[in-house]
Amino acid sequence: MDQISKFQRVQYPLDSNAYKILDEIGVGVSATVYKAICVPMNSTLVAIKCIDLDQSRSDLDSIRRETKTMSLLSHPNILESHCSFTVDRHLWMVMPFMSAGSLQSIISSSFPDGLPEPCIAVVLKEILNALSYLHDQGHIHRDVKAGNILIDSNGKVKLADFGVSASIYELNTLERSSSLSSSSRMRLTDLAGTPYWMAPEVIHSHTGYSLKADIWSFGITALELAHGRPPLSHLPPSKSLIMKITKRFRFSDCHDENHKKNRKNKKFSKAFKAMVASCLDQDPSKRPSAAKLLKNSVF
Ligand SMILES: Nc1ncnc2c1ncn2[C@@H]1O[C@H](COP(=O)(O)OP(=O)(O)OP(=O)(O)O)[C@@H](O)[C@H]1O
Repeated sequence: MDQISKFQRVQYPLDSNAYKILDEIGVGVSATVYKAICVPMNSTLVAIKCIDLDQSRSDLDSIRRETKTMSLLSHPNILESHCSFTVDRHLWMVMPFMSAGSLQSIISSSFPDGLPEPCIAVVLKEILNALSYLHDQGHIHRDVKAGNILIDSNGKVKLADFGVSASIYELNTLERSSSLSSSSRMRLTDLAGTPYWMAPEVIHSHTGYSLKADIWSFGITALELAHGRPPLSHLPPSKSLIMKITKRFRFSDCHDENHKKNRKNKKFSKAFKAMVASCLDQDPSKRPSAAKLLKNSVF
């Protein structure tokens, strides 16, 4: 496995007979993910995302986006796709197997009240490296959350799930905005992501949004890791969206509420709280970039 991963683009076989399915890992909206081995490659462990093309007929764009984005990007903190091919009416996407699963599953099984600050900082730094690279390439992930952060057997942290990601250079879903800087001249207007992690300007999508929407979701993910669940998750998703756009969601309320509950075992530094608060500024232009966050003393 290590031997193979040293070589950047090893050609994995585009033939389903080369893979032996071992277990089902999980089921998403229109895909099932399996643990498998690639027999001709020393039985290397892989994960295969099996997408039913009939069931997701209306969403072929997102499948195309996910496979294209994953094959073009190359960064140690971004889950790559080894290859993809069709098998009957299914698309098989072959990826590295991330044996420890998602951070969300680790938290819900072993740390329901959240992780300690030093652990959170280690993981979030890796995610910031991924976001900084993605944003430099003009990509917005649009679904940053603990459920999309995967960990492998060596503790490597990777950002996954590019099904709703977008490029700020693709014009079809974007509007031009001359007042923005050159790196974010395009603004997205479609609603994408998961409600509790969604930035207010994404919900108000007619006004447009850009890379800083990921920074909001990154801030919510920090709170999710700190407290075991994202803020407002006790409310139905639609109500959480309303709270955000009516500005009734404030960082201080959320942190204080959780802090009181866990006063004994939860201590977060001032620097950590200030870092999260800066990501959750209602004004996207005031949120720091991923590159700037990497210089924060928390990391
Ligand atoms: N490369 C991988 N290695 C190990 N587990 C993975 C891998 N990719 C996905 N998984 C796991 O498989 C399960 C299904 O993932 P998938 O991305 O298809 O769906 P989802 O994120 O649950 O839902 P959605 O369809 O909304 O994206 C999740 O539990 C995810 O953590």
